[in-house]
Amino acid sequence: MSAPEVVVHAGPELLAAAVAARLVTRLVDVQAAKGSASLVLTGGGTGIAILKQLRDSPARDAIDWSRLDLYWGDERFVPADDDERNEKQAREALLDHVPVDPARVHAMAASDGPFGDDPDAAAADYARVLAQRAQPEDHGNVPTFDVTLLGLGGEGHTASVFPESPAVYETERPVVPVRNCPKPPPTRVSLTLPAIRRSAEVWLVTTGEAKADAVALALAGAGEVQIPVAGARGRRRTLWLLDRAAAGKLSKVYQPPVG
Ligand SMILES: O=C1O[C@H](COP(=O)(O)O)[C@@H](O)[C@H](O)[C@H]1O
Repeated sequence: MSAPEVVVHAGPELLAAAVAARLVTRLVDVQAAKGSASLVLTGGGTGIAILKQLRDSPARDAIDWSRLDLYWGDERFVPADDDERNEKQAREALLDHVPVDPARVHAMAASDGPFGDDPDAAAADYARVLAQRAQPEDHGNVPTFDVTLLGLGGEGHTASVFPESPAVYETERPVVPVRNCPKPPPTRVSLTLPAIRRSAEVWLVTTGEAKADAVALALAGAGEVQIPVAGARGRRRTLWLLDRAAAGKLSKVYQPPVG
């Protein structure tokens, strides 16, 4: 597993623009090397701001959108047209504006979808989708995601893996239903930390002072049961992409120059 690297940008707009630019470069490089690429999307304010920056960037056309598999790290288990849904927000921010292959957009089921209001069935279905997409070289039932974008909460959750919740203790299943979330909406579906750790690169993206304690604790070596984002690591790279406010409580060890 890779050691965390930290990059700090001056503010939230610059962070979103810089991550969008970084994504273009990484996805183009992966497509050049392998033919296609995979990207796991996050919900949340910073994650959606990055997608909007990507939509508005002329460089977005360098990505071959038809050769990109898209997944989600977590989903709010609400009806498909609910504004809280991460998929809906991502479609409005970016996916409706670029020529993605609909067969390669792997969204988690909604609460009015084929499995009805049953998050266990929705989670099991997404695990099946991942298993179908995994290749022999992935050595397991989850594809090696090229880039996984993740946000985090002020209490340390990432995807919908919350501190001290059943999801954080999961060691077998790649996808779990999540109930009674402290942050609304209360029911969700989420990748687990073992599934996230199948990623080649994990990029933790966040902004604002409210995230500073969680960022500092995770990078100081907190345990993943208390601070789940501490357990989000990529096999090749773990990149923390922060604005100055989110980086405000980092120790000297993690005080890179601000760009
Ligand atoms: O509920 C969620 O929250 C987190 C963080 O969101 P933010 O708005 O505080 O940045 C996000 O990572 C997750 O995907 C989402 O479902």
